[in-house]
Amino acid sequence: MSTILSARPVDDYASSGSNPRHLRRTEDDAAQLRRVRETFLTTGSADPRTIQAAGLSPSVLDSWRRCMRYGLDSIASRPVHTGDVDLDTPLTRVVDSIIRQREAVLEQSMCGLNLTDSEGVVLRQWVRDPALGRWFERHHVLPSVSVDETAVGTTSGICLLNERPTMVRGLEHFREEFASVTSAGVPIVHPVTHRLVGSLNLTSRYEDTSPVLLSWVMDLVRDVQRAYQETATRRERTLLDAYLTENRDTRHPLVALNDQTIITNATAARLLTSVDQALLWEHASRAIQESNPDPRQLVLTDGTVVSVRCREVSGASESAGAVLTIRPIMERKTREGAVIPAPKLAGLVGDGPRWRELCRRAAAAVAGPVLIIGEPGSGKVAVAKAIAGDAPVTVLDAAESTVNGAQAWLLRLERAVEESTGAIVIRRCDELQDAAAMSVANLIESHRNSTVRFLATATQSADHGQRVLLHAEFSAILKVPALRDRLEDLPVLLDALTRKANQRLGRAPADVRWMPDAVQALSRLEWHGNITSLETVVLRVLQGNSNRYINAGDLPTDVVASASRRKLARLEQVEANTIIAALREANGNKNRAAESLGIARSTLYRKVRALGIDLSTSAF
Ligand SMILES: Nc1ncnc2c1ncn2[C@@H]1O[C@H](COP(=O)(O)OP(=O)(O)OP(=O)(O)O)[C@@H](O)[C@H]1O
Repeated sequence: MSTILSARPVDDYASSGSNPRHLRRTEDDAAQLRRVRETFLTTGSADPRTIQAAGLSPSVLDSWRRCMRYGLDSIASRPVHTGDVDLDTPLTRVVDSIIRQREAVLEQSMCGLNLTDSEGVVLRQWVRDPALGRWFERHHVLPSVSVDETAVGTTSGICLLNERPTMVRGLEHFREEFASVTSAGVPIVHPVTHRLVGSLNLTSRYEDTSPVLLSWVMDLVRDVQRAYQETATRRERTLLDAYLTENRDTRHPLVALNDQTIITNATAARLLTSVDQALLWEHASRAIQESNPDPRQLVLTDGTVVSVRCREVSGASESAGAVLTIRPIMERKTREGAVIPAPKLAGLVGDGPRWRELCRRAAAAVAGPVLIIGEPGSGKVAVAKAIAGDAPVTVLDAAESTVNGAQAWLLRLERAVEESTGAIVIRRCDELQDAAAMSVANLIESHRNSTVRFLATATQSADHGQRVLLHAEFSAILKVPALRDRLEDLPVLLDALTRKANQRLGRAPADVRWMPDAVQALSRLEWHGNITSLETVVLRVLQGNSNRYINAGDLPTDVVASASRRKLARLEQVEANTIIAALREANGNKNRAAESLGIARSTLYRKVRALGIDLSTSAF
């Protein structure tokens, strides 16, 4: 078998009728390719005739173009380590078992084999030739390191983008330092889900270039897919059996799932969205890891609170997934079974579990001073005013004490207290210096039995824990949830803020509707400024148009651009920008964008999903 992977002189193939351009190049051809390459790298294009004469394939040329767009350096190399990578996955296990049967071939060849995941991160490497091993090390082709096109430029790894077996020879690699090798890559597609799960790439010395390299990897991938199918089928059957055993009472939601498959009964299907499925799998993986069978409370995307019990399903040699029994947590009921209506905070909207919990706790804080904490703009003063009810409210901002002097500010506070017949709200009381804080604490204490009620707010930043606040004894401390933790309230908040903004703009309270794609895009933001920021966005949108229906395309472009939940790494950002630019150029047409990038349409969708680009917006 080893002969299959050893070198054969290029002329052997030429004389047997095969096209020498697909193999190692002659000196003249190599010189021609070098000229085309240099022109391309300096000008960004080259004469199509010379490209054709140099035998450059369209997929390599497309990849060079993308590398130029990423701003990659064709000389220097820069490793992209990827932190935590799971090197023990169903894919690595299947490939391990297949390679074990072929070890002898690899041992006697001068080739090295790399398995990557679908994002181009190396998961496994098999290399017996010490010289090639050193070469891999020098060029950072190592497990846990990304060999994605954005990191190392054109290599056979582009098979993950064009989803076809691909051979890249010598100078066709974008990086000059890869000119001494040929790489042959084949994508691995999951036989059940048809999702791209990774790629196998064989690297040989350029002198050993042969078409057999590619066909050997194709054979290998075929075997991997076959074995994958057997394992996958076995896992899925075990999961299905476990589901059927548990699904006796169809009234209750039941889910059986693993990383690839989800089986639900009709009740669960009605309850869950695709985001919930991801949430449940995350929960199940953690519960399995911690061997914790106790039910846990989870909040679904529509705000429903559920209790989830997780049971692992074990297959013959590996975990097949988990069965989750879901019980929605009911509203509180009276003994007679009537639902006790949840208390509300007058004038404020919200219906999610976190908001309801705040309302319940606020309703219980009937007397005494109350401290309200939360992130900036989350609605602390609004909650304080709602707690004060109909009583007249005076708001004093403690942050002003640092501008105009604590003494003057304290005098204003004392005067306000004297004149008040209702509530005093001390905004941002954590801004007070120690001495002023002590005076305020004393003032609050001395009015404990008076008719004036003190409410104070303090800012809790997203990154820092709660600071030690006032010295006063508060009878209740309430926490206002951050907007990102109560996204289920986004639609009602948008409606309430739209009514308010229309009033501010002097417009009739028009029946403006926020369409689902706009709400979805907005729900992807981190909202560090919380409801205050949302209020600003609403105002900007309404000022910008008078449509009755607000779509994602009506949102400000800076809002759309940052509508990604996950912070992207620098290279991912470059990749995302390239894709967004291509989508813009193609007026949002995904086929044309994929074509201009030279990648498969399914790859565009995969990248868009992985990078969190929102295709639902018409902002392209
Ligand atoms: N649940 C809600 N329903 C409707 N509007 C709300 C709600 N919560 C807050 N708002 C509005 O959001 C805006 C910001 O609220 P507020 O000023 O109370 O935030 P804050 O947390 O006190 O801000 P800061 O941290 O700047 O002191 C206000 O216009 C308020 O009316």
